[in-house]
Amino acid sequence: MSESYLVHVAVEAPQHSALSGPLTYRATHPWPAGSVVQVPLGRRVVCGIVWGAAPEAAAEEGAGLALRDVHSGLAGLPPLSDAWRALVQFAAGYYQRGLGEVALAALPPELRKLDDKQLALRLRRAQSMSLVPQGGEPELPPLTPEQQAALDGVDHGGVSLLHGSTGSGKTEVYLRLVARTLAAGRQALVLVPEINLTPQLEERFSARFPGRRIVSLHSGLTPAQRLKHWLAAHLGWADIVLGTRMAVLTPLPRLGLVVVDEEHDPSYKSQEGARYSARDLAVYRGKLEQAAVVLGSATPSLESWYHAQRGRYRRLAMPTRIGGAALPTVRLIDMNHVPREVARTSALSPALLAALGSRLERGEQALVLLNRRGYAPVLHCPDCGWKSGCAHCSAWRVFHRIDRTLRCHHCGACERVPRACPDCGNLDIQPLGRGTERLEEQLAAALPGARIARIDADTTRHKGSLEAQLSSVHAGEVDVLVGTQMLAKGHDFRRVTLVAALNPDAALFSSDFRAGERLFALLMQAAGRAGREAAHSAGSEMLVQTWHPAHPLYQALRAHDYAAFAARTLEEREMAGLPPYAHLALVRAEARTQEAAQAWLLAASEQAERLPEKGGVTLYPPVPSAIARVADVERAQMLVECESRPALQRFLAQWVPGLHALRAEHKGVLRWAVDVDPLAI
Ligand SMILES: Nc1ncnc2c1ncn2[C@@H]1O[C@H](COP(=O)(O)OP(=O)(O)OP(=O)(O)O)[C@@H](O)[C@H]1O
Ligand SMILES: [Zn+2]
Repeated sequence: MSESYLVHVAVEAPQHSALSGPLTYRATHPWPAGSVVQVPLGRRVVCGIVWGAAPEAAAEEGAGLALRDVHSGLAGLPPLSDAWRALVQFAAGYYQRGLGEVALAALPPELRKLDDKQLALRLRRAQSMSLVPQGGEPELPPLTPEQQAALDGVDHGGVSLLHGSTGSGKTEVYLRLVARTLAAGRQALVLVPEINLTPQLEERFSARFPGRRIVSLHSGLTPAQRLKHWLAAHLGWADIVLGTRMAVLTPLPRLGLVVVDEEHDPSYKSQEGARYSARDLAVYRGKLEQAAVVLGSATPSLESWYHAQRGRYRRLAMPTRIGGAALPTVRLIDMNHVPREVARTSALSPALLAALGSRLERGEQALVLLNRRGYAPVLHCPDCGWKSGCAHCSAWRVFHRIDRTLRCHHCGACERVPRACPDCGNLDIQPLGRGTERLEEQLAAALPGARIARIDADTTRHKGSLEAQLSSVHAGEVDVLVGTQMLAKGHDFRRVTLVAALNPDAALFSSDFRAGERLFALLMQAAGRAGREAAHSAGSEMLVQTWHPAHPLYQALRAHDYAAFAARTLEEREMAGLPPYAHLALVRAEARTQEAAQAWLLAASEQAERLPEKGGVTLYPPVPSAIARVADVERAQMLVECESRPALQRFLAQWVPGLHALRAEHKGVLRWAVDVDPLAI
């Protein structure tokens, strides 16, 4: 009989099946930890990752239950490293998910389907991926003193918070850091919020690193590309990985640097499965692998800012724009002074129209931001009061004029616009409020002859369309660009001298405690798109139409004073006992009825009361979620709060496993999940 070994294997078992640790299998081959294998699970054969050798005792425990055999494995794939497994193990524990779920989700799906022969072919392809062509020596701009100081600061290792104004040249700092990392024979991981928003970035990296191999990892790749790029990273053949949040779990044997650009961006927090924060995992990963971590932003998250103030992160400041360009003058347009008639019929105040007109005359570009796509957020009947509600959600259906549809932005339901009011037959149903489509129309009417373009999720659905639209903006073929917040992020527009935000007030009064922080970041970033070219920066402006010009948030914006905003907001958070002074988890439940969802949460909180050690954790009563019903499913949530992060972690580790069993007693509950460090509540 051949020799046999016992191994622990992490297999994919969703959290809700309550299988969260690795399972024990017998193997005829001594699979090292980190090997990718196929194992039987129930009646299926599933992919798993060997987590380590299992002690002999595991066989005895399973006595009676015959241990099953590892089916096969990828002998040709170097095992996933100890550091990688430690990162995954941390993520699974911290975010309360199954180990196998997190581990397997981090692998490219194509990998699971391969046998050794197919793998060998894919490896050859990955190894022969082209390098950035050798051109002339890339031209390096001389660094500004601030850039140089930032670069030197990172040398001390650990985590650095690069707080650099919009247009201060953070990307150049990243490029130099990457160059040093490669020179030291190590790999660099550069994370960005949304890669398709920054096609320029890939070009800048390619131009800078001839002879190197750069791969991208994001959800826009084909499965085959994703596998190839992942293999190149894992085998150490790629020097630079540019990716979105999912790339934080890419195995990199020689990792030396992790950059998280726009570290405040909400898209770093996953909204499904293990709801991890890629930024927070990057920080943890840096420690595990002795890699420098750089978090960059003009508007850092208050968490990162707080850590920097307390000395946990090194703060590196670059307040000055490149070339001495000035930040735009922020002008608040008090909508209380706009005649009511004007405000009712147009989204554009006279002051804004005048500003747009004079930019046009000078041949400069303007950016007009409105965070609502479609033509109007709702249709209504002035006779009977009917409104275009969604039949499946607690939300309105948005009027899209282009194809005359009413679309729900939550469940996706779409119908033709009715000819007449469905309730009273009135033929004159009207749009209420405005979205980007209607704004585009109003701008065209108000600025005859202007070349107006709109960029939002509707105009960029097709692959390549965003790139095409952006390049026509860069080429100066557009005078006024209308769009949603996707325009505010990261773009290096050279000809824009005016940015306008139309109605940002709603966030000032949101029940979500982070709404103000998000709004401030968005407006600062938006302002950052104006006047980036020093030659035109002097007269550059940001206009904000508001009914609350005296609000401190707008006053801080006017002064470009992130630090003042942060200080005031942190003070409020401390008084209210909110992050970063407290730590939160949100338990969400979905059911056919709101009662069933809340009943389950209530039972869960009763279960918490019975735990021996609650460790200072507070559970709040269940409440309906902000949008209570989506696609005919009712959603409720319950907030869990604790002053200490470790105490919250200990509590969750005791409490959450028991909730799986509780679910079985509540048949009406469709889904539930714990969101640790939730972003929106
Ligand atoms: N040392 C330098 N000398 C000359 N030009 C530079 C230098 N550093 C950066 N630049 C240029 O300045 C511009 C702004 O830099 P960059 O896009 O890196 O800013 P940023 O800090 O990332 O801004 P944002 O936060 O708004 O995205 C770019 O066009 C870049 O090429
Ligand atoms: Zn809907």
